[in-house]
Amino acid sequence: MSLIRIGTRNSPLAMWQALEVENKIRELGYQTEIIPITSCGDKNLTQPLYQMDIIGVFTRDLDIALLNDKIDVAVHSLKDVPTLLPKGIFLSAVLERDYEADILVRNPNKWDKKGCYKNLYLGTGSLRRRAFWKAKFPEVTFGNIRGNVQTRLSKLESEGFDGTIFSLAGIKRLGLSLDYELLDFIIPAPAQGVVGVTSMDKNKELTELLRKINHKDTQICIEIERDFLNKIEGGCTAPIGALARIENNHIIFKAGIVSLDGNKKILLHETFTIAESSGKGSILALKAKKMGAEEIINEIKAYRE
Ligand SMILES: NCc1[nH]cc(CCC(=O)O)c1CC(=O)O
Repeated sequence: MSLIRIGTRNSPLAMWQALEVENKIRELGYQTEIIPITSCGDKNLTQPLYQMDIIGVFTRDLDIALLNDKIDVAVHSLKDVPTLLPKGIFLSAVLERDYEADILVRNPNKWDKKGCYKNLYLGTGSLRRRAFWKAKFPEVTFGNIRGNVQTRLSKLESEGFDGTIFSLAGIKRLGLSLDYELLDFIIPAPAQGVVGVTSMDKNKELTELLRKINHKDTQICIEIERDFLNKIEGGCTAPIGALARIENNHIIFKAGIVSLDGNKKILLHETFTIAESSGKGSILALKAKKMGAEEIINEIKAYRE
C-alpha cells in the first residue's frame, strides 16, 4: 500500500472528519490522499444497487466509490451510516467519541424567549429530536430546516425560528463558538459523535492497518447502540435514541423510542459489565419490543406510507 486514498463527502464537517482519519493513518507512517466524492459518478457496477444493499442517502456515493476502487477507505459520521452495509464493505475502525449530546441553539434575535422552553417554534426535521422534545414540552411547533450546519444557522434567523437543534459534535468540529444549551432529555442517535471508517473486507492489509486507529471502547459502545437500532427498527427511520457509556468496566446504556406526538415513550436504562456486553443490543431490543416499542414503530411506518 503505497498511498491510501481516503474518500469523503465534501462538506466542511465531512472534511474535518476525513482529516482526523488522515492524521491517524499518517502517524503510522503511510502516505495518504483525500478524495472528495461529490456525486455517484461512475455507477458502472456489475449488480444493481438494491441487490448490493446500497441504501444510505448520505453514504451511497462513498459506497460506490469503494466498490469501484476509486478510494480505499470512506470516512463517515457513523450515525448517518445504515446498520446494514453493502456486501463486501465493513466498518473497519471508529475514532474515539468526542461529544454525544444534542444541543439547542437559539435565534439571537429572539430575546423575548430567552430561557424559555415552552411554546417554541423550532427548526428541525429529525423525528427523534421532535418526538423527544414533544414528550418533554408538548407545546411546540416544528418547521423543517435543511442543509448543512452553516445553512441551518442562517435559516434560523431568516425563517424566524426560536431555535434549532444540533449535535454538539458537529458544532465543535466546525470550530464554531455558539451559545447553546445541552438537551439531556433527548437521547442521542445511535453512534452520534462517532467518526466511522469503512473499507472493503477483502483488503486484509488495510484492515490490519485500520485496526490500529480503532478506539476499542468506542467500538464496544457503538456496537451495542447499532445492534439495538438494527433489531428495533428493521429498516425504517424512527425516533430512536441509544447511548452506551463505559464507566469502571461497566456499560451504562440508555435508549428511548418515542411516538411522534410524544405521548408514548419506552425508556430503557441498563447497567452491565463489559464482559456481558456481547449481543446485549439485540437482547435489549427484544426487551424494548416486549415493553411496546413495536407499536410505536408500526405507528410511524403507517404515518410515512
Ligand atoms: N444529520 C446530520 C449530521 N450527521 C452528523 C452530524 C454531526 C456529527 C455527529 O453527530 O456525529 C450531523 C449534524 C447534526 O446532527 O447536527
